Amino acid sequence: MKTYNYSDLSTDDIRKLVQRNVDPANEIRTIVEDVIANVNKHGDSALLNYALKFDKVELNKLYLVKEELEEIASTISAKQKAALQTAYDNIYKFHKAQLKTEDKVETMPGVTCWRELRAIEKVGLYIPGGSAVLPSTFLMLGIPARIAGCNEIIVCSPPQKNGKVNAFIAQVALMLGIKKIFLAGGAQAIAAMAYGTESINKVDKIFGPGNQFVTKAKTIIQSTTTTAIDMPAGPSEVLVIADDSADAAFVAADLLAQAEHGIDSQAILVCTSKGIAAGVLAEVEKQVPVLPRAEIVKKALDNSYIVITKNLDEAMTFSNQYAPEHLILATEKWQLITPAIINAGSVFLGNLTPESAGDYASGTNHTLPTSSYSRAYSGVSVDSFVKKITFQHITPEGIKNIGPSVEVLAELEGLHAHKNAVSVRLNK
Ligand SMILES: NC(=O)c1ccc[n+]([C@@H]2O[C@H](COP(=O)([O-])OP(=O)(O)OC[C@H]3O[C@@H](n4cnc5c(N)ncnc54)[C@H](O)[C@@H]3O)[C@@H](O)[C@H]2O)c1
Ligand SMILES: N[C@H](CO)Cc1c[nH]c[nH+]1
Ligand SMILES: [Zn+2]
Repeated sequence: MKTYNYSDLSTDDIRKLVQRNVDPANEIRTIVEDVIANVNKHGDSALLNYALKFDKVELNKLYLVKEELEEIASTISAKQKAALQTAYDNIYKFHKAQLKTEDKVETMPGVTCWRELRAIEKVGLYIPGGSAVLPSTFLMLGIPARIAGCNEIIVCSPPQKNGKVNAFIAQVALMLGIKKIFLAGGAQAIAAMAYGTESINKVDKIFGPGNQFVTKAKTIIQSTTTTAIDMPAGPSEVLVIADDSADAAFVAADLLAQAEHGIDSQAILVCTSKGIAAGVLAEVEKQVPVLPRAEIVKKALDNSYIVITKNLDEAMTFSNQYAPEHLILATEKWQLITPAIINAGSVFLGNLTPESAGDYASGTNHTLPTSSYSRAYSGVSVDSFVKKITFQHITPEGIKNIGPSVEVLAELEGLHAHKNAVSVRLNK
């Protein structure tokens, strides 16, 4: 991991350092546009061809139904089931609390405005399954979709080598009451949910993280179809701010946890002395070789770096410039710097709060904005699955109070039909 001194960095250096997942020659875009066009034109047969091409699986059908999911899930142990249940319960509790009814507001006597929630009717969930199969992501998307009350939930996940999904994905489907899983991954799954195919219904909004192909497909279909997306949630990343009170072994473990996701993941250490950096690097050297996914981790670390800052305030300035998906404050002084956080997807406070807890079971959602999108996007929540529709009601007293102002405003915009819609009521 390369090391930089924050005070030596120019504005342009910082701009380049915080930039990620650039696709300068538009290679990913070109591949993804081709996939999207093919799925739009050839539907299910394109999905079967891409399963063979990208997932190396010859499928004889595109989905698994409840009975098949039950059989696949039957192999998992009681201990594994119990851990999935703990995650389910905590995620459910945290997300259920997000459903709140808002008060009605009387803006002037007789004029009342309010908002009501309505679930998005048809949603598509993408559950990644390339480098690692992520049943935890299925919980993170399925639970808020169920709490919101979405009518139709389409689920796509890449087929495994045996042409099925893994047992934990099947178990989560049963826990969520989902009766069908489509065996489609990558950009082709996103295109299928955006356009619809013979067997997959078009959805109103697509949710879920994925690799660069998935993320690019989501951003393209968002601007070319009427299907919305949750956010760009691409390759995982973490930024750890550490001072002398941090434990080097914990910090190294947290960096490696996100590096493990894929070769394009990024793990950034921002620390207040060279000594802390040296301690963490020594721990990284010690911990990497014993990891089963050491080769992936090493490649991700090549893509990662360390920034040394004067103090925690400067560290937070860099973190806000980077806008991480996950921010870990590995310092006993976390309470002092928390108010200065401006950009982050999810934050882990103090030395005993591992990011992995949020990935699996603390209750917060792990589907989060990457690539600096935490400047403008929040992670997935129940809000992501609902619309907030505004309502207003005006009484006879209310139309007298608000009418004259609306008439003047309509007139100053030169919109006389607007003015008249009020005048006819006032003059009745
Ligand atoms: N931001 C978040 O909230 C969040 C959460 C969980 C996971 N993630 C990230 O999700 C990603 C999951 O990626 P993954 O690859 O493991 O699984 P994935 O399911 O996103 O992608 C696998 C699919 O990619 C397609 N693909 C692979 N190579 C291709 C190629 N050369 N051309 C076209 N398509 C190709 C295949 O169709 C395959 O089915 C990781 O980067 C992980 O860090 C992010
Ligand atoms: N860290 C990922 C989000 O970037 C989520 C995840 C799933 N499983 C393990 N981790
Ligand atoms: Zn993770």
